[in-house]
Amino acid sequence: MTGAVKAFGAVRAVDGVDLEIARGETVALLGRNGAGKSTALSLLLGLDKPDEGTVRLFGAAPEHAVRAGRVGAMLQDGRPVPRVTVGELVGFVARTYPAPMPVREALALAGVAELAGRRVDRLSGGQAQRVRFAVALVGKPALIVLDEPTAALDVEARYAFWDSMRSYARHGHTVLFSTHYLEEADANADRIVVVDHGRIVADGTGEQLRRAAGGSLVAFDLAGAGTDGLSLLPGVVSLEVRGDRARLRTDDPDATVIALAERGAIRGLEVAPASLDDAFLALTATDSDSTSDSVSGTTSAPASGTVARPASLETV
Ligand SMILES: Nc1ncnc2c1ncn2[C@@H]1O[C@H](COP(=O)(O)OP(=O)(O)OP(=O)(O)O)[C@@H](O)[C@H]1O
Repeated sequence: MTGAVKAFGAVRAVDGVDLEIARGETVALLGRNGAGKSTALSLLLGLDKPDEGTVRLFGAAPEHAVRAGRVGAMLQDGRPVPRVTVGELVGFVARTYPAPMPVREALALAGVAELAGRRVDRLSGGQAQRVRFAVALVGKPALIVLDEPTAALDVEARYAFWDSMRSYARHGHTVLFSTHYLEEADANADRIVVVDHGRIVADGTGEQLRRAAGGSLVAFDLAGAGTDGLSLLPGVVSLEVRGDRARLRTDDPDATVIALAERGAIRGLEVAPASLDDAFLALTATDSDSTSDSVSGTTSAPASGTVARPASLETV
């Protein structure tokens, strides 16, 4: 995607996205509700046209790749076709692709082999979701696009789903999935693209995102001392105060701790790597979040790296 923009009235659902995905990559599109993930996927699949910019799949217009059977997709909505069985539906889709896998294999991979004879309009939410996965897989497409694939799945089905997805990716296929779940993105993608307000705010591995958002957390008891100057200590990206405990996010924990020691402020000291949650919240901190920061006594300073906005730990 190059400079892709898609607006709905005043909402710029996709707001100038440049994104290139190489063959064989497994990429997570991570963002909160309404971040623009589904709209970006619709543009990519040619279901919607960008207002500005260009979208190309395998070097041509998306429709081209879709028609050639190079793409399989599992979207969030889509009403079940009435009266057909799971086996019939997946078999029908298989016949629209040039070199599909056997229907049995797709049903087994998606964990719905035992539902082959069941009508698709008589499935539970999680079962329907898994059938959609079988539909996406059966054509053995080079690219598979999954919009929040585990949304309706229970824990066991979720594990089974990611196992199947990873084995599909291992065969050299490209996988692009959207999710709200940081852990899923971290555990199953080579690369995480964080989307917020229609824009890409970070792009890298889980580890890179953690580092970009401020590598470590340093917490200590204030023991009645003030917080003046804490956010100016070396390495400090943001300061959060809860009760008598201060939490500093820092990209140089050694320097921060030495400076704290010089202030005599190391009671109950705790140093830990920032979690992916911290990184995500910092990367997607909104203006309204910053307002709540000042209400709750937190100050923040701009972070380095790929962080585009003042980062904050305080968004929950
Ligand atoms: N057809 C539409 N008409 C009007 N507004 C839309 C339409 N589709 C999406 N939007 C708006 O565009 C923004 C992005 O929506 P989108 O569905 O792409 O987000 P998302 O990241 O997929 O969200 P979620 O995680 O909740 O599925 C939202 O503000 C949404 O309300």
